[in-house]
Amino acid sequence: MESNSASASTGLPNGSMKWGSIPPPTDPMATPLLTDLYQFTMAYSYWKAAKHLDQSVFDLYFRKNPFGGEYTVFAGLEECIRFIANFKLKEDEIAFLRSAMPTCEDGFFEYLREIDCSDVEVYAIPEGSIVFPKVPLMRIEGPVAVIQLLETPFLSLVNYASLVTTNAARHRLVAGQSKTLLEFGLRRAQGPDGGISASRYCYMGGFDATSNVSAGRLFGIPIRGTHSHAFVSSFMGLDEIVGKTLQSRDGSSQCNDFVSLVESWLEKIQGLKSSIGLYGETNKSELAAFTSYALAFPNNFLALVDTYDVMRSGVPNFCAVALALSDLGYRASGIRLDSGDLAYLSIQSRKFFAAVERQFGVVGFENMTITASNDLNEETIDALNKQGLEVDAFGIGTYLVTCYAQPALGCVFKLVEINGQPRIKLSEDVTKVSIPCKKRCYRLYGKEGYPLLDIMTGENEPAPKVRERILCRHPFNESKRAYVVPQHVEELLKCYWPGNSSKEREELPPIKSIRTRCVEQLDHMRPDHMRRLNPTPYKVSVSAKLYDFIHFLWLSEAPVGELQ
Ligand SMILES: Nc1ncnc2c1ncn2[C@@H]1O[C@H](COP(=O)(O)OP(=O)(O)OP(=O)(O)O)[C@@H](O)[C@H]1O
Ligand SMILES: O=P(O)(O)OC[C@H]1O[C@H](OP(=O)(O)OP(=O)(O)O)[C@H](O)[C@@H]1O
Ligand SMILES: O=C(O)c1cccnc1
Ligand SMILES: [Mg+2]
Repeated sequence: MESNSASASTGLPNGSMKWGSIPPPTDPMATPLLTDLYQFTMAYSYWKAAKHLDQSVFDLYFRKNPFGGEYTVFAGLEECIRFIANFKLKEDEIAFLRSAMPTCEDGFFEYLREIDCSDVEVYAIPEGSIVFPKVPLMRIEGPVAVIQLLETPFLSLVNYASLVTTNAARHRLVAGQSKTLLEFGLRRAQGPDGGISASRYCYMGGFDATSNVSAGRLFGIPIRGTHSHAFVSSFMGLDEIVGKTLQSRDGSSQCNDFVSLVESWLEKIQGLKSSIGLYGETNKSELAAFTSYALAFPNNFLALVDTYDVMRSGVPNFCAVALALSDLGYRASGIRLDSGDLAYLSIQSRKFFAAVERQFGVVGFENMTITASNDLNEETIDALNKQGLEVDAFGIGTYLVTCYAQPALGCVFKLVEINGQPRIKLSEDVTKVSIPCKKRCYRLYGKEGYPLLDIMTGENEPAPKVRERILCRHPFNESKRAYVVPQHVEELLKCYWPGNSSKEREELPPIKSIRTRCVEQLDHMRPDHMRRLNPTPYKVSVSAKLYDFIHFLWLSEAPVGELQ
């Protein structure tokens, strides 16, 4: 057994082992104390029994796909690696534990002072991959007392991350590739950390941008935004606007009274009544707000048009300002709709833009970007799409980031082997029986290029081979089995943390590459696994040898009942 005193053996500070420095977790609250008390009580008990260095293998996996779907996206790996790379209890943390566990012997706290994760090895499926129930997302090996201390932090770093990434991916699939998806959830997320994680992982799951400035800075995610109703209603009239001058886009001329230019365009638009519907006066305070915003952001003018009345006021006011900008060489960005029938209003708005383009010859005016928001979720987006809406971008908050349709992913962390001995957790509920042994996991691809199934084998079994028939068995249901002749075999678990072993370590890729992996994998799944209604389950199997072993161990561990 290797020594358990970590950086003592490397002589380097934590996180700076031989493969270079790995930054600490994004959330400074993710420290070794961010765990459940029982991890420390178990660690003490292992230590008392001189069992703490027993070599253990744990699997981190989930049992059921979320949101009624048949797939999940794995996220949170980088944060787990950052966590273990920097795992070291500080003196004040040890002092707290000493006060919280007053009956524990001093030697235990000396032991805690020494530990880090240099004797730990972590194998994982790459972040952003599509994953399935029962297959380990991560396999964690090392001294049992240390590994148990990782259980709760790892689950906390993976569960929500994977859930919200999956939710984002589902929203992307229902919206379609052509729509821009904006995450607007910070104000509704479960606190600051929930909001930051949501922005990061929604981007990973296929969103295009976030309104969250801090997430933009931390992760390099594009940030985007419009403006709120408060901005519109804060204006009382056009006479509030003091600075009225606006340079043309190319700097060759200057308009000294942009407000009058806007008003003259509004009059012209009102002359169009007959072709694009009847309306009286538009709301002048709204016009003032739009004009003011355009003066501030002539290159990026976007207006929230539903504060008073979308078709009678918001859209014509927007068009007047956009046309005035166009006179000076600027191209307005578009509108946001945040209430009412989003399909109907988007279609009407598009018609209005088309009429303006036709009437005034402003090329491209019809294609103005229309963003919709307001309590959107998979169902509403699906319904809207079926109605043939004219929306280019969706801004989505509450339902996305709170994972309203399913608030938790049940990832678990189970012991599968100790000191080379396979272990099993039995349950009345067969879906909760763990799959023992240190395993290897493979994805087998078929003739059409789609993944056919995932298969788990014992660690020392030969890997499935391309064009060689292999029997794949349901882990618990004897009658469910199939031969597969794979055209391509992908080993899923890769080494992301070799500890002090000499194994190669996988690089942690940048967020953009993780996002690309996710989007591409979603795109390459068989469509019937991905559909929203009654999707076909993706098969997760075990080798014939592992099947036999699971059932042998099950029988040897389950007590035989006696009836009288
Ligand atoms: N054409 C449509 N088809 C299906 N759902 C829609 C359609 N248009 C809007 N929705 C959804 O219907 C719901 C309307 O919600 P609600 O009645 O609270 O909003 P509202 O009255 O339009 O706006 P607010 O109360 O914010 O002024 C939202 O979830 C929205 O996304
Ligand atoms: O609707 P969501 O998916 O959560 O998206 C975020 C919402 O946040 C803003 O609303 P705001 O906070 O102004 O509240 P309101 O729309 O409920 O009035 C925005 O106008 C969106 O409607
Ligand atoms: O920029 C926006 O339009 C925005 C941002 C957060 C929430 N709702 C809207
Ligand atoms: Mg709203």
